[in-house]
Amino acid sequence: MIEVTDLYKEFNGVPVLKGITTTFEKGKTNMIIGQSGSGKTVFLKCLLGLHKPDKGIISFDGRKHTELDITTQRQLRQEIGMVFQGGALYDSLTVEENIMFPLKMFADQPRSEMLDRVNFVLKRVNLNDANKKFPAELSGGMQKRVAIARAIVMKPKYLFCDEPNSGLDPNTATVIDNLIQEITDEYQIITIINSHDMNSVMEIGEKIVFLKNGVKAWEGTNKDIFKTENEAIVKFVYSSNLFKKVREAYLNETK
Ligand SMILES: Nc1ncnc2c1ncn2[C@@H]1O[C@H](COP(=O)(O)OP(=O)(O)OP(=O)(O)O)[C@@H](O)[C@H]1O
Repeated sequence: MIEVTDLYKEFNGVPVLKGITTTFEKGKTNMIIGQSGSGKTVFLKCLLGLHKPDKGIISFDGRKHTELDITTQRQLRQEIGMVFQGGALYDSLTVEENIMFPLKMFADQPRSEMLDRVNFVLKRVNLNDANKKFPAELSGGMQKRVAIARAIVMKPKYLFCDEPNSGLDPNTATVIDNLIQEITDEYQIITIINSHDMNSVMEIGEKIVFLKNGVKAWEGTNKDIFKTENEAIVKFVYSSNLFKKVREAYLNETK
């Protein structure tokens, strides 16, 4: 479990995260949502260790990352897989080389074993025969699959995804969402997704943390969203007419 307790972060005296407390469980797709500027990226960067919190505790399965020595911090870093917005693949490397990159950096294995692992994860994301292709030769959805394969190649305990389906059409976005959820469940990873996409939230948000002005304004599951009376989340989610209608239909059905 990742436990976040009373997390504060400010920049030049301006508070951005104002005392966030929450938990993220194993085997669950957790989503951080909120308006632009609400602090989602800063929160994710604090979890990743890219920002140092001014106050508060972040604990990875009992390991408080403020108290870890350099070696343990490095070990923890290797347990985190990351899917960046836009994929962030190396254009000049083939799919196979992109995925093998973290193994070459961190794993002390013969090349044949690394290749076996690369082929395994490529198969897992349903990308066969793409080994020798370059990112530019792939569709956006295929590039996201490669990014997911690279993120899981080191068998991470934690998977962080920043807007994993930005730029994808709705169908492909749903396929990518479902793939992330399946992998999370199958390998019992703690997945945390930073997202703007309400379709994704409704599809795979097993736990949702809603940030507003750096404060946790609401948390719950995608099913709770239909029932909640919390004004902040209702206003955020149901600014879309489509979701307003879905909610009305759900509430009528369950009356
Ligand atoms: N390195 C930084 N230095 C100063 N201010 C920062 C820094 N990083 C973020 N901020 C500020 O923190 C606030 C929250 O930013 P953040 O990027 O976390 O928002 P967000 O919710 O991820 O927004 P978006 O959905 O647009 O990506 C913003 O006001 C931003 O200007």
